[in-house]
Amino acid sequence: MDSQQLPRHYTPLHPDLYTYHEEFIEPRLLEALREGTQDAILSVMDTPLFGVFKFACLRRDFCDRLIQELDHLERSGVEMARPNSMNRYGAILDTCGFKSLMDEICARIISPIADILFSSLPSQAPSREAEDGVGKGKGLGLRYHHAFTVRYSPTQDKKLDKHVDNADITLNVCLGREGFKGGHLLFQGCKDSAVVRLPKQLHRYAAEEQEHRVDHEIGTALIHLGSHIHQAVKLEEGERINLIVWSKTLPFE
Ligand SMILES: O=C(O)CCC(=O)C(=O)O
Ligand SMILES: [Fe+2]
Repeated sequence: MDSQQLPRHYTPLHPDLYTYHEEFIEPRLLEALREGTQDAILSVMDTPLFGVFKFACLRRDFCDRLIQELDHLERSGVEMARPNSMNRYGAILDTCGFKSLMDEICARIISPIADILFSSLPSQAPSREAEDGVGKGKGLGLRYHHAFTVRYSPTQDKKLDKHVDNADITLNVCLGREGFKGGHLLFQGCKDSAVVRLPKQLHRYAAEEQEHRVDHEIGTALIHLGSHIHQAVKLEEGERINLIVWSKTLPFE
């Protein structure tokens, strides 16, 4: 646990959550990661639209317990840094005890998946290795992360306007809460026309008029380019809490 990040008086509700355990992750995803091939990873992915992948990621009891811990942190009066100017009710996880958990999730889950699914980034010229075959190179080198939660409810933020992320790659996992209605994402092409290598094909992302709807499901992750334009539509009922991890090859400014 990064106990130095938490005040001494704070007693965690679920102390095990602050350290990475494989039991947090969906077994089929772990199996695919152990195999480590493009076929194995693609076999646990849906592609709701080009460049956005959706997969069962976090186990349900982990999602429930993480929400309980975050509620407990808020109730205990621990100062929580808010994620960014767009989200006023979530919390930056790297600064409230969860840095080592997030580092492990990035190293073990996000980086290997991104290396296989996005073998070059718009900011990088496609490498010779990438042209020879997906996943053969040294990887994207996603070394920097910013992990936070976003929260929506009828009395808090209800939606998120159209934007791109300050990230090369974004992971977005729905944590709960059970019974929320509305709040799906709309994707709409990329900010800059960009060439990105995706499995078996080279795709040129371009500004696109058409919007593609992607629903959130608890425990399910989306992974996409940070430059993919997206928005969260209005939450109609309940509360939606998602874990967002922005990853970059270069440090955050
Ligand atoms: O509400 C969501 O699921 C998306 C949040 C998001 O796009 C962001 O925080 O960058
Ligand atoms: Fe975003």
